[in-house]
Amino acid sequence: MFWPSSILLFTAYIVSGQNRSFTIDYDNNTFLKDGEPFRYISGSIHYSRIPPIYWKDRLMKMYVAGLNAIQIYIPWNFHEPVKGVYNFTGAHDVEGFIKLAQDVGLVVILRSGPYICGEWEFGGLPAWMLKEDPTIQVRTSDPTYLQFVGGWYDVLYPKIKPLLYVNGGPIITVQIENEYGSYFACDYNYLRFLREKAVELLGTDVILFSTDGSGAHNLQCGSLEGVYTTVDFGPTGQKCRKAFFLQRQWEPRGPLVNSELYTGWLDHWGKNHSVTHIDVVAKSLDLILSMGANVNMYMFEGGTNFGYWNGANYPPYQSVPTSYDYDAPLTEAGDITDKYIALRQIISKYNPVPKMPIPPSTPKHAYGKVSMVFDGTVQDILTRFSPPLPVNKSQLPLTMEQIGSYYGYILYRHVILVNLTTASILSVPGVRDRANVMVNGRPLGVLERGGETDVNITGTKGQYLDILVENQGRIGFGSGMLNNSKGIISNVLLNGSIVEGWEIYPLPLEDLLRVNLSMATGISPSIYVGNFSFQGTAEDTYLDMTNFSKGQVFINGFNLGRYWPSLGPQIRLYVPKSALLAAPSINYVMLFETENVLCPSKQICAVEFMDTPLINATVPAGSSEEEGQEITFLRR
Ligand SMILES: CCCC/N=C1\SC[C@@H]2[C@H](O)[C@H](O)[C@@H](O)CN12
Repeated sequence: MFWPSSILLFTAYIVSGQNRSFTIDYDNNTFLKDGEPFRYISGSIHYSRIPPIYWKDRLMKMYVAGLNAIQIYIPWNFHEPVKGVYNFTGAHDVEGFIKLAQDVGLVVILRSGPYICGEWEFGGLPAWMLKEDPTIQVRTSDPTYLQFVGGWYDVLYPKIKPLLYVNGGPIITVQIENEYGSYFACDYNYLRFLREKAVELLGTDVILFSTDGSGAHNLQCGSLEGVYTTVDFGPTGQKCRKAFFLQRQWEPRGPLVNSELYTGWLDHWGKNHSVTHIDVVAKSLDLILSMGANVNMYMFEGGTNFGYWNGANYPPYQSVPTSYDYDAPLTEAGDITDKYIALRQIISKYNPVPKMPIPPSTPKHAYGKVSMVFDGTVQDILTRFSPPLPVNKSQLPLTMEQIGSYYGYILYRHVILVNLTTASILSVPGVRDRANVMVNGRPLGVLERGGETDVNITGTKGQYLDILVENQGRIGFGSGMLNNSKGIISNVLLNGSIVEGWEIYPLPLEDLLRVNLSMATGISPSIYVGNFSFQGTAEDTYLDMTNFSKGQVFINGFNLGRYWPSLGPQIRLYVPKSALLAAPSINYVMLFETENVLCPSKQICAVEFMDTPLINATVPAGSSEEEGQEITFLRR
């Protein structure tokens, strides 16, 4: 029986005057919940990666697995994608998600950043900071950065405070930063700012903690007085004793905590899908629980990087796919796995698991093939946006941030000044991250950061040189976070001379009106459209992109994510039923294909909705080669 959060919160509020507390008992090395020993068995789930219609489904499955806690991130950029414009509704309703967790019977471990890593775009940091100050030193006591962080917490923490356990909510602990000891800056003044902001706005009745990899240097730079030190480590068997021994160097007394026991691992485009054997995870969980330690399994439910929200790692630059399945106990679609069953069995040795039946996996439906009709090239669509695209004119290329377009794609146009009768070398060393080069819509080559950044071009005076650039995801880990601008970040050269005179177009594809240029010609990066309808209620499905190469897919205006089946390992995209419309509505599919259509007819090519996932295709041999030295020029 799940009590609505309003009743629970009210009840808890009434009770709150009677010792509702969550504290640390240093004498007995345990947490105390309302004065009673409490050991959490937690799982990570990211609300920003789960369709809201499935939040309760996933939380219930985690509860039935025997978890008594969940661990969540709050991605700052998910809530403030544009400076001063906040979103806490729908998929962004973090308060609603936290209350739902309480309804289900779970307490919440909150990791409120400002940096969260998590293979999320820019580790959760908003890209608009790079517009405000391109030299900003993120994750340090840089005054500009701290001003932005302080402003964010002035908005966020007043929403969080009523949800603290002491105030009747489920939030038992709050994390400061994220694996800060792995960052080069080691700036204690920054950590002190975050601690004091949390105390100022949340009060002193909540446990603040830090998480760091289990290395002495990590803990040295990631730990702070007044913030409880925890460690994270993978399913490393007996090595967990070493990790906890290290934690004891910083916390001689108090609960042992592994804040991230990896149940699987992240993927990168061009690398084979990561898997972690069930037995390896189960044995490690068993050992940790046998030691009386607290544990959070990262991830318990991975989910999806919808839209452009995936992050990247560096060096070399490697972006993360749309699927964040993580080989977790619950699949990207929330399905029960053998790993789920095995871990539930381990947990049951230490905590009674709920006697209720395990909720079933959701039904999947194969809606079949949908013909996608060529509907216009990227050149055709420039006039088809609502509101109309702003044209940014500049002598030298501007970055995405400089024109206030932070995610997805951007088009740089230069009118060729002289006839290029012989092949001329176009160099774009500052491409961030991948570019399609065209002259008058004719594709001439693809450029990649850390890879090929030169291309031979020909053309005549007056023709358009177009460079379509994709932001494949801002780096979310390590020093690569410091120069995370996107678009073209340095000068473009033609036969060694700087190219001047650019028109720069953002491409907010979700604002694209129906193009209806099906009689258009051309094969450059293009729009393909298709539609289908179905009887009955919508069900989850998987969109197979085999016949296309690389791009972005939108269903009924919902930005489903990136596809790149020509590279892999992900071939099919998870489509939650909430993206679909049952008859009599018609479902519209739109693709922005930047490479090649693999169908015999370039005009008509099908995608297929199937009932099984495919995220572990073998990547093309050699496609995961290390990239060359990355060149980052400063602008002229
Ligand atoms: C050796 C690289 C350590 C970087 N830390 C990682 S990679 C996967 C996970 C998630 O990003 C998680 O958000 C990090 O806290 C820890 N971690």
